[in-house]
Amino acid sequence: MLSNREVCRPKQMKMSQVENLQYLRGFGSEFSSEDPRCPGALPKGQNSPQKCPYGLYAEQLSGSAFTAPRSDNRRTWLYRIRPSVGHKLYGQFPKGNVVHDWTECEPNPNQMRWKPFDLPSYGESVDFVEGLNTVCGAGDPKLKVGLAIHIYSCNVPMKNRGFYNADGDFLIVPQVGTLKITTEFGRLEIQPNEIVVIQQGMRFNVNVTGPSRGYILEIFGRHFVLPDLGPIGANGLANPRDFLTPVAWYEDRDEIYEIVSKYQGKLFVCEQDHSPFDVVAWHGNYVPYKYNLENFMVINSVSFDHCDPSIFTVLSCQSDQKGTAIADFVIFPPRWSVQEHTFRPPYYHRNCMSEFMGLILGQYEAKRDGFNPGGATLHSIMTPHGPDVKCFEQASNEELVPFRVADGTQAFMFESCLGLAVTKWGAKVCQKLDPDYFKCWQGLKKHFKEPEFV
Ligand SMILES: O=C(O)Cc1cc(O)ccc1O
Ligand SMILES: [Fe+2]
Repeated sequence: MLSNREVCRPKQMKMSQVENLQYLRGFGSEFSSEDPRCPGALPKGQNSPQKCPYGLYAEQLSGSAFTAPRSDNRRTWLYRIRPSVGHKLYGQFPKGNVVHDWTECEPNPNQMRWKPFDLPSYGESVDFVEGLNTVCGAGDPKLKVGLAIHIYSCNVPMKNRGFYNADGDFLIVPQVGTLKITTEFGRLEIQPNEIVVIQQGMRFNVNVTGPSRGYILEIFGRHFVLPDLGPIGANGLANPRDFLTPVAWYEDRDEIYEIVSKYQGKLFVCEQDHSPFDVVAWHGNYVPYKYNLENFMVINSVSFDHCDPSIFTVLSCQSDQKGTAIADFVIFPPRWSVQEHTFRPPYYHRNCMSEFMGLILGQYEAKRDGFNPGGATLHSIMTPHGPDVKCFEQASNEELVPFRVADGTQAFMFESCLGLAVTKWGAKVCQKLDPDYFKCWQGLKKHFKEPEFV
């Protein structure tokens, strides 16, 4: 565990954008934080005093069963101006394209590639919640097994609106635009090439200053962990100290707020007469966090052959089957490529897992054409895929000198042991599915030569 007192400002942030936001460092740590305007707001030595300091209410947010083993137990105590329960009735939220009906379309095993998803059009005002669109998924939030992949596309702040997901955790991968996120735990700012995880039940508000787009991996009923490192040793890949959690920050605003909830795959909304971001102090190990992908310590082959992409796993949500993920978040970061006598790009592949890929920046090494930032691909279970013709011919003939691969680029993969079903939005409504994708493999030549004397 890391010190929960260490406060930092990440190196890549520009001062003009950050309003001096501070963060706590560590992954899975026990943190505590008080808004400096109210020193001593955290009760001393107990969670539920008869009267809390400053007349605050105590509220526990549980991210695991009370009885989960200590290593998996997640909860935070929030000390807030009013408890969350003071809201009106929920009704349906009529906007957005969030679904969890995986039977909307017939199964389709074809390789799929989406052109960059649309940003809101000129003159349209769409906030983060209204701009959520489900592309594919599997499982059921009621059973707490499964996942959904969404694209968000928005251009205005959420104003007096807070959102929480009762179904699971959101791993948000911005691709265009900075997200200024206010949560019950404090404020975070996330730029493209950073990710943020906001876990089940945590209320948040997203402020954007222009057209913004990104990908969301939602996992139902479980949480992300750092992958085990095995023989890599105690350090490497995503290091715990690079995960950043906000410090407590509150607003005391008696105004009408809408609370939007994703519950059993649908959006609901209710009103309350005050801001939900009224937590003055908190302590616990169930928190939102962000991570800069630049900090990933890349490990790979320095001799020969192509490592499986699991070597680039940032975060994993494990299933009950040993070593098998409901969802892995894997990146393809800039690195040196040095393998000798090796076909260096990704190999041709058929997988018992589903592979959904997105592109944050630049180009993907196995396909330089047609897979563009803000777009996506899906290679379903056992559907063949791999380098396109151009990539194969080039990599089979190039001189194998050390070179930087993927400089200025960042592709990623959501890999899942579940079979993913594409929604109507993903297949039709978004109008981005590229019917020509399969053609990138059509020109793969026969190079086979039989020996002349057999
Ligand atoms: O492009 C893909 O399909 C992802 C991928 C990358 C890689 O380096 C090896 C296997 C693999 O599936
Ligand atoms: Fe693959």
